[in-house]
Amino acid sequence: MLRIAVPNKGTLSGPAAQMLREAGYRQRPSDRDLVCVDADNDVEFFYLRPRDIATYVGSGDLDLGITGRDLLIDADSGASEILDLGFGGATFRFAAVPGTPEDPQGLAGRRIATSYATVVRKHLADLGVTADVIRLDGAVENAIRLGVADVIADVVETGSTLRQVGLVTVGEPILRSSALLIGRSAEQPAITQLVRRLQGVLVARRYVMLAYDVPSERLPEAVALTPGIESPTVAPLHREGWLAVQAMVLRADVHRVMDELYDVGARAILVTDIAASRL
Ligand SMILES: Nc1ncnc2c1ncn2[C@@H]1O[C@H](COP(=O)(O)OP(=O)(O)OP(=O)(O)O)[C@@H](O)[C@H]1O
Ligand SMILES: O=P(O)(O)OC[C@H]1O[C@H](OP(=O)(O)OP(=O)(O)O)[C@H](O)[C@@H]1O
Ligand SMILES: [Mg+2]
Repeated sequence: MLRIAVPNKGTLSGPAAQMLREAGYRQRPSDRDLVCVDADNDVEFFYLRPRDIATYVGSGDLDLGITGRDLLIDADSGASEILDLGFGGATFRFAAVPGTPEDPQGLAGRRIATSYATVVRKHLADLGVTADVIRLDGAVENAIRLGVADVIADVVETGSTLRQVGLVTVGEPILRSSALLIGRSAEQPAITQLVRRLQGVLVARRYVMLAYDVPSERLPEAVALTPGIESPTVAPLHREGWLAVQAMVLRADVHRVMDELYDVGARAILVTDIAASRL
């Protein structure tokens, strides 16, 4: 039975469970449950703090886990990225009071507060900068006002927490994080199947199915707008001189593509969601 770690709380928890449900797995009925067995799929889910997930997976006590790239790097546990799950996007960056130098060398000798001490130490080592890293559990934005640190390094998504406390980002992001499926190897057939299911959800989220009718002589222009993934399906309509076309289109592009199809003479242009997929 595959044993998989899923965040029990925090930003990644809801979207991770939702994605697993869409991939056909049973998830815990109550968010207080710590374990959920999916006997039909031969998988057992363990709900853990996202910060601990890479540790369990790195040690081999669990086969796979869902956690953030920043937390994976911070754990330095030997687990590695198998698949980017496309949610939980955030940057990890330095912040300080306005006017702090943007140049990384300006960090030398400073006190830097963070909950991600390993990420920050590795980054400073890469920059060749020596600074004092102070590890705090959370709410690190307060550390500057309270005189504990000169700079912080933390997760920034919308930036509203920084604005609230009057801090600004310093320099380029240290890293860009998102939720990942992590493991030690992706070789096992059971893992390959789970990865394929999750990839199926990613495709179903990114694409829609577009269907339309088009006069036969305009087919080349229409197909150029909707090349699909392999190639579009083209079928004759009962009405002479018209064809029906079906193709997958990026959700983000679909309204522009529909406008352009209309301009080349396509009609009855219909969009449907894809619930699941295997490409
Ligand atoms: N806006 C955000 N705030 C915090 N973490 C975020 C955000 N967006 C994405 N993440 C990611 O979520 C993970 C942090 O998980 P964590 O358990 O700390 O969640 P949390 O929302 O901060 O919950 P809590 O602080 O209550 O523990 C990191 O991988 C981080 O990059
Ligand atoms: O850029 P924003 O959209 O404001 O999001 C980033 C903030 O959210 C997280 O805090 P969280 O609520 O998780 O508290 P924590 O610092 O205790 O983890 C993170 O640590 C930042 O403080
Ligand atoms: Mg947090």
